[in-house]
Amino acid sequence: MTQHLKKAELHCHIEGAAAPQLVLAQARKYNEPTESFIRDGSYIWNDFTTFLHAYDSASKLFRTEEDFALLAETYLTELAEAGTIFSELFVSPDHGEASGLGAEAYIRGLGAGMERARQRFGIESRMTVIGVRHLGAERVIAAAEFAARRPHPLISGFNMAGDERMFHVRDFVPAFDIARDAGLGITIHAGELCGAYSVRDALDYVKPSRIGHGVRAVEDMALVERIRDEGVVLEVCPGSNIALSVFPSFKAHPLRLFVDMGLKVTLNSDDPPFFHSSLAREYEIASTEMGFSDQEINQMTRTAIEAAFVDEETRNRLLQRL
Ligand SMILES: Nc1ncnc2[nH]cnc12
Ligand SMILES: [Zn+2]
Repeated sequence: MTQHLKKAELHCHIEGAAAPQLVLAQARKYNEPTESFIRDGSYIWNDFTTFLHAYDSASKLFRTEEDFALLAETYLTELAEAGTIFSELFVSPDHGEASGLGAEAYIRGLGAGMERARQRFGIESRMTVIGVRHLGAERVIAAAEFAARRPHPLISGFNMAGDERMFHVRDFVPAFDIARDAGLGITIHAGELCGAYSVRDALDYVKPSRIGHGVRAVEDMALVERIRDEGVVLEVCPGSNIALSVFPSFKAHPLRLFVDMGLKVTLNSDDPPFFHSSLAREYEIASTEMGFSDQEINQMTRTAIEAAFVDEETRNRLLQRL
């Protein structure tokens, strides 16, 4: 059992953390249909493209600052109740715009929910701004410029998510340069839908301190050794990888190999209710399905705090709590 272990999460999309029950309540509030993407209390999708459609549809049912405050507070409450002391939330200004309230109000609402959860449970959280890859370079640059303006004190990182198969990472170098020059932490989704080359390109062009997933680096052992040697931290999401058929089973997942080779890895839920998961379940999977000891899992939590996009005073305070 891992319920007693302290936890930390670096890779969770806040729109992807919206439970179907909460989305159904929002749909009743706005008198909107949900049959196209929710059935019997579960999201309907069968591949990455239809997953993104369900994700975008759920997100559009959060339309005010209070809606997003409720979303953030609800998710962070679940995390706190599972023993989580730190959470980085991936937030998407483009989804704030698509919901009609605008990026600034979207961020303000999320920040209010994060502060309420901190007051109630002591859970520390930060926001990493997402550029959506399949919207193209201009939109990702706009997201980076938005993040670089630091519209909220809890924004501390920049990331690119969305459809990894679209465009080439070199197209997004200007966006990452803007974010890096603004002092934001840099991570990027790579090696999830696309193979080892995608991870290698991310390292070469973006020089991130962390990579979202990165798990298909296992197709090229020299690349796995490079990740280890360069100390790049992998935000591993086992439940997501199995749900999206990146690997056929937990037994086939490379997390155990990565740990045995000395890579820095962390445990994450990505879009928990979409993948019938949660951070608590990811910790449980690591223990029961992948055979990690409590000590190995605690090291992954420590790695997450050490790689978190936070100031050193906050980092030290969090390490004390482990
Ligand atoms: N697993 C995932 N991969 C890429 N982009 C995403 N956006 C939300 N979840 C994602
Ligand atoms: Zn993700």
